[in-house]
Parts: sequence; structure tokens; C-alpha cells
Amino acid sequence: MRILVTGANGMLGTDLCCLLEQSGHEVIRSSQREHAESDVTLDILDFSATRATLQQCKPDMLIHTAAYTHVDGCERDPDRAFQINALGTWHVAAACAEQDIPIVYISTDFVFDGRKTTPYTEFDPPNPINHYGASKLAGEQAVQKLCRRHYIVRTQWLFGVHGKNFPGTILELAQKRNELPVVVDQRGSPTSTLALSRALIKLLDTPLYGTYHIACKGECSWFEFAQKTLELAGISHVTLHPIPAEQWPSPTHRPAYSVLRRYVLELQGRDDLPAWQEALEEFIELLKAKK
Ligand SMILES: NC(=O)C1=CN([C@@H]2O[C@H](COP(=O)(O)OP(=O)(O)OC[C@H]3O[C@@H](n4cnc5c(N)ncnc54)[C@H](O)[C@@H]3O)[C@@H](O)[C@H]2O)C=CC1
Repeated sequence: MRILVTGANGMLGTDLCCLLEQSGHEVIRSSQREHAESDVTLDILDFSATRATLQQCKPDMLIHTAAYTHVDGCERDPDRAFQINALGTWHVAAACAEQDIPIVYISTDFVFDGRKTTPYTEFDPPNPINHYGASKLAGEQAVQKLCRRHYIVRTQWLFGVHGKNFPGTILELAQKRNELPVVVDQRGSPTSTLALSRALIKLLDTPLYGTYHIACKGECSWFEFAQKTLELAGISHVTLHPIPAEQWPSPTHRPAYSVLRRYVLELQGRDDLPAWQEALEEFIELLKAKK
């Protein structure tokens, strides 16, 4: 298939494009600004440009990973969050609908309020508690309304070697400090961009359009995530201190429990995501190889 990927130079986009190519797809990398590795420059806030790009590139499918992902930034500037995540997605969805291109929209666990104590399924009602989550949910709604052939894929706690992420930050801080406070009362499923990309590629093989949760198996707190990161990297000089989220300086209220259950994949008998610890091990090996 000929697949156009928005946000191709982002953390997920970079790995996704590579794996799509490795599995035989033709990839059109689209980035907001000119970039050495991108094929197309496209700001999704410009509807005419979005429409013209799709007309020129004629992809068989579009994977929309571009977003304003800075959660605290979204909280401070909700208009920007809604402009990029809601209106930008609306533009991409409308252009796809007009040209009958199936779309994959990457969404988030932050569409949920985190009040449950068991994993969220695709059939649980969303109820975002911050502007990032609300703007991503508005993006989901645009895709649902405009595109008959859509996959909405909610994922969470992403990490990959091509972007800023939690285990990467822990390893950086461990080079400078001996003690680190880490939030202990928020739980999720850490998910690698590689594991997610592999699962996405398998999803595209079927026309079973709809909403999916894709995250690695298992769950943990940020504190346990940090512990495992240090352990796998062989770092023992750092003492981690568990703290409640309310002591972490952030303007954003985050869901306390947002573990995603891959319920639809389970029901379809094709839930084969790796455990988060396994995905983290692969990430740390890749980081070591990069040095
Ligand atoms: N990072 C995480 O932990 C999670 C991310 N997600 C979702 O996964 C997707 C990918 O996330 P990441 O790779 O972490 O994001 P990222 O921040 O690394 O990449 C986002 C990309 O979007 C592009 N972009 C922003 N505004 C744009 C515009 N106006 N026009 C065109 N491109 C624009 C940026 O240039 C960047 O390349 C996003 O949709 C995000 O909401 C979902 C759950 C968790």
C-alpha cells in the first residue's frame, strides 16, 4: 500500500515509517516543516494545503500521528491544543473523506477520567479531565463523523528512541543526580513505539474499521516504570523516592488510572502485544547501540 504518514518526524512517526517500509509498504513522510527525511511539507492547520497534498500524493491510506503532544502546554494554551488536535485532525479527516482515503488516527488514554480501577475498554465512555485529552477526543469525533473507513487507535505512555519520553528522561537524569522523586499514584501501560507500530501494521491488513486500544501488556506506576528502567540499564547509584502526583509541579490534572485493555483485539483473537518490560528492554538495547 501507498501510505501517507503525518508527523513522520515525530517519536512514533519515525519508527512507524521505518517499519511500514520494512514490511513492504510505500511510505510518504509528511512533516510540518522541511525536514531532511520527509517527502512532503504540510501544516495540517491549512485545509487547502492538506487537501492539495492528498490530491497530489494519492495515498491508499493515511496514518495521522501529528499532534500537539505537550500535555502541560495544552493545559496552558487550550486554543493551540484544539487548533492542532481537533481542527487539524478535522482538516485531515475531511480531506480523507472527500477523496475516500481510509484514515488511522492515533489517540490517547487521556480521553478517560481515570476513575475506574480496572482497565478501560473501547466500550467505556470517554470523559477527559484535561485540555489535551479533550482536544484529542474532539479529533476522534471529527474522524468518526467524517470518515466511514477509519481506525481510531488509543495508546499510552509511549517511548521510543526518536523522541523525548519518560524512560529516556530518567536515564538522562541518572547521569546527573543520585536521587529522583517519581510519581507513584498514577498507573498505566508503558508502550514502545516499535510495539505499537508492529501492531498497527497488522491492523491495516483487515477492513475491520473502528476504535481499538493498543498498549503493551501489564501495568505499573511511573515509580515502577522508573525502577525497571534503571534496573535494565544496570544503574544502581540512584535512589528513587515515591511521591504523590499532587507534589509534582504541573498545571495538568492527569487520570490516576488509565490502563487500556486491548479488549477488541482480545475478542478478535489477535491480541499479541508484548509485555511492557520486554518492550522497555528492547528500547534500552537500542539506546546502547546508538551510543
Ligand atoms: N507520547 C505519548 O506518550 C502518547 C502519544 N499519543 C499520540 O500519539 C501520536 C504520536 O505521538 P508522539 O510521536 O509522541 O508525538 P511527537 O510530539 O513526537 O510528534 C508529533 C508530530 O506532530 C507534528 N505536528 C504538530 N503540529 C503540526 C501541524 N500543525 N502540522 C503538521 N504536523 C504537526 C510535529 O511536528 C511532530 O512531528 C500523537 O497523536 C499523540 O497524541 C497517544 C498516547 C500517548
